[in-house]
Amino acid sequence: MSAPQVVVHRDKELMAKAAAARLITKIVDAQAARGFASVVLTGGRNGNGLLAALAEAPARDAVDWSRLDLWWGDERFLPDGDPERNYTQAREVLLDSVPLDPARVHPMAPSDGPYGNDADAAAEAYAAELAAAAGPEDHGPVPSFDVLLLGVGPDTHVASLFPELPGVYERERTVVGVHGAPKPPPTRVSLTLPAIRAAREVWLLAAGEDKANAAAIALSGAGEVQAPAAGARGRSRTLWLLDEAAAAQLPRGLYPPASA
Ligand SMILES: O=C(O)[C@H](O)[C@@H](O)[C@H](O)[C@H](O)COP(=O)(O)O
Repeated sequence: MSAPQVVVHRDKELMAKAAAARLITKIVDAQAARGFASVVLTGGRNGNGLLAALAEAPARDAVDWSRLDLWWGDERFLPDGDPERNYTQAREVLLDSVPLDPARVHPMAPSDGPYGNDADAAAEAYAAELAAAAGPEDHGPVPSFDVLLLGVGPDTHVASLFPELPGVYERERTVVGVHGAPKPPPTRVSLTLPAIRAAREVWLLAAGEDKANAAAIALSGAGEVQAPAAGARGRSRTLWLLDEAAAAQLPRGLYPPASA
């Protein structure tokens, strides 16, 4: 597992644009090397901000959208088409305007889908879908995603893994149903930390002063049960992409300070 690296941008707009540019390059490189790329999307304003910046980036046409696998790190367990669903929001900001191959797009099931209102069954089905996509070269029942994106909550949650709730303790299953989440809606489906750690690169996005404490805690050696973001690591790279407000409380020495 890789140690976190921190990159600080002036504000959240610049952070989103720079992350979008970084992601385009990553996808293009992976497609050139292996023929396809795989990215795990996140919910939340920062993840959507990145997708919106990607939609506007002129270089987006360098991506072969038909050879991109898309997965989700978590989902708010709501009916299909609900405006609060992470899948709905990602479609609106980017996915509906690029020529993806529908067979490569893997949303988590909605609460009115094949598993009805059973988030645990939806989680199990998603775990099976991930396992079916994993090959012998992967490290277990999850594909080696090129980039897994995560927003960070003010309480240090990532995906739908909240401090001290059962999901963050999970060591075996790759996807779990989440009940009683403190961030609405209470019922969710989430990748677990072992699944997140199957990614080659994990990028955590946080902007705004309400994230400063979370970033400082997660980057100061906190345990993953109390601070799930601390346990989100990529196999070859862990990148924290912050704006200055979210970086305001980081311990000294974690990134080069701005020149005076
Ligand atoms: O479904 C969700 O809400 C998420 O995936 C969640 O983990 C989110 O990424 C963080 O809460 C950060 O959200 P913001 O970027 O909006 O602060």
